[in-house]
Amino acid sequence: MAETKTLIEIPAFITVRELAVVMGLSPINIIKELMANGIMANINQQIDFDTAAIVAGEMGFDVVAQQVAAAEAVEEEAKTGWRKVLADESKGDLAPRPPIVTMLGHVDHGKTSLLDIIRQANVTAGEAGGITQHIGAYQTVKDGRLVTFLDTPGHEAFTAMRARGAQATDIAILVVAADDGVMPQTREAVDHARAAGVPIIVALNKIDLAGARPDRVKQQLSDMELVPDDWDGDTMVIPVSAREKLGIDDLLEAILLTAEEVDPRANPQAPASGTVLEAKIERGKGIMTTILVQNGTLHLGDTLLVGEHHGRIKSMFDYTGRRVSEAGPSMPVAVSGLDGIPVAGEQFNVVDNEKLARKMIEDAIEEARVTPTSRGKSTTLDEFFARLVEGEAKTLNLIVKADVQGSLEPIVTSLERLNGGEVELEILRAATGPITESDVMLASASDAIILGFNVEADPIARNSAAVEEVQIRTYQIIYKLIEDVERAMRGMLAPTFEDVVIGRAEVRQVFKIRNLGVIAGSYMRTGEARRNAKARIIRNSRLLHSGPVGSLKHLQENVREVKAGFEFGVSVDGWNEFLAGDIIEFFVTQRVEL
Ligand SMILES: Nc1nc2c(ncn2[C@@H]2O[C@H](COP(=O)(O)OP(=O)(O)OP(=O)(O)O)[C@@H](O)[C@H]2O)c(=O)[nH]1
Repeated sequence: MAETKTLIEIPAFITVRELAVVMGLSPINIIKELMANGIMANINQQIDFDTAAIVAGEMGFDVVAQQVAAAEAVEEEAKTGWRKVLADESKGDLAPRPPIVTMLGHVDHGKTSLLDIIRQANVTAGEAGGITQHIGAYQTVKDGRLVTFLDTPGHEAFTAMRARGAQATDIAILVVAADDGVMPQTREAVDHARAAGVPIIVALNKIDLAGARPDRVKQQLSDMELVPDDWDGDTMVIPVSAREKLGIDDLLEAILLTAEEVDPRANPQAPASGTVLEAKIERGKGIMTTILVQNGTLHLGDTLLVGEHHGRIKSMFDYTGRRVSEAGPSMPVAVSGLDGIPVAGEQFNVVDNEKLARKMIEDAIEEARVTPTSRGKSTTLDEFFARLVEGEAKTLNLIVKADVQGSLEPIVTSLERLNGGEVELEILRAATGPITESDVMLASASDAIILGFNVEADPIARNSAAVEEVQIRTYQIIYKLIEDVERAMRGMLAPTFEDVVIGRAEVRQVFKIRNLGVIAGSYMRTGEARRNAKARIIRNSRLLHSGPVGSLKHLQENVREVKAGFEFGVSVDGWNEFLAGDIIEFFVTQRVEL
């Protein structure tokens, strides 16, 4: 492949999809290139800088590392889950944006009532006659600052979106009814918010009720390590009543305070990208899709690409139903123009034109055909192991379900004892009862493995586990469970590598070339030579040198591989003493399966 010199900047980690965007190429080409280098990666998988640089280098790009400042910004944003969207942005372009808030909590504790009260209280009368549309999200103003609320409450929606790759929440409001206290779904909601790395504010609702017992709830919260700030902890617990409209301002203030810490940012100048919140067919309007812009600014007439759907935006409305012509970061809008109904949680991007959109869809379909597992990004113990070896994973996320508390506790204690090494074990949820769909969605969204002890998955969970490609392992013996995890972790810590010879060549002629050093004009006898391989120089059965391949050329052009039967030129780092008749053995280092 001829070298052209397009310079690109790559951050420390980048997904295949993002790399494709940076390089202006189809992801499928990058996946193929990765495969040629022995790396199996799907479109959503992250690869590190070195891997990306090798692949991009071989595809004719000059690569530089993104500046540290930008990397830090990305690192910082990663905490709030925005890395995916912001990987390509440099810090200077990032401007503050409104925080995006989701309500979580147990059924009937008042999520919808609170969302309604906040929505009504802050719609400017006069704007579209104060009529609000339910488009899946709305915005409200507090002290001159905008806050975006996602209108589909509940951790099921929250995590289903995460499982689709969307991280559309900066702050979670955990709604707990002051009379009922912490209930099973309250705990689940906390697990989900924590797994997403989203800060939690507690709305202690229904304080108007005679049966309200705020102190008891605070105790329960403390037991879950959500210690209220008035008890010297870090969790803001705001007493509210949706019915009596009490404490709503305090809640909004708490959101603004938390937003200051989170400091959500985006680049308003970029082409828009974000998440689909909902989509439906509306009479007279056709397919209306509510999207949340997470980065960039969306304009009327932009071409949207969402999964396998695309289209130019014909009309755009804000949550009050008013027509708008553009939408910046954190703004939810309903748009028409897509040629199909996308799924909530899917990511959208703006692309240059419809032709390109169609091409990208075709490529994505082809990619799905080539690597059928690409949709699922979940983990099996074996895959986790492989990712860890690649340096991509350092934490093994687990969800543990057991039949009774008496077995759950020793399992959790033993698992926690495994911690302390390089690999961290994170138990996202430990609970009794069968494995449910909620467990599967949490696992899917968090790349976790589900371990069941004396419990099975219910049929719905089993079905979604198959769809989401989540691994469920069930056990009847505790030590077997612990042993499996331990073995995986130990393997992770001490991977064994082996050199595998991929080809042999014979040196025929030696050239000294200015600027390039010494090139061995060679003939590939068996196997193949690869640009990213290492080489051993052997003379009379004696090993003289071993080092990485410096350059690989066929007919003056840089190539990434040479097959048996061809002549080619090669340089080897650190070696200038080739002689005709030397044998060059090409090898790669591979992990040995245990
Ligand atoms: N007394 C009192 N009742 C409330 C308050 N907030 C909500 N409720 C009542 O609690 C019930 C449940 O409220 P919702 O807002 O539907 O609760 P939710 O959490 O959204 O429930 P799901 O959508 O079913 O998960 C309703 O009957 C509300 O009227 C409150 O502050 N005080």
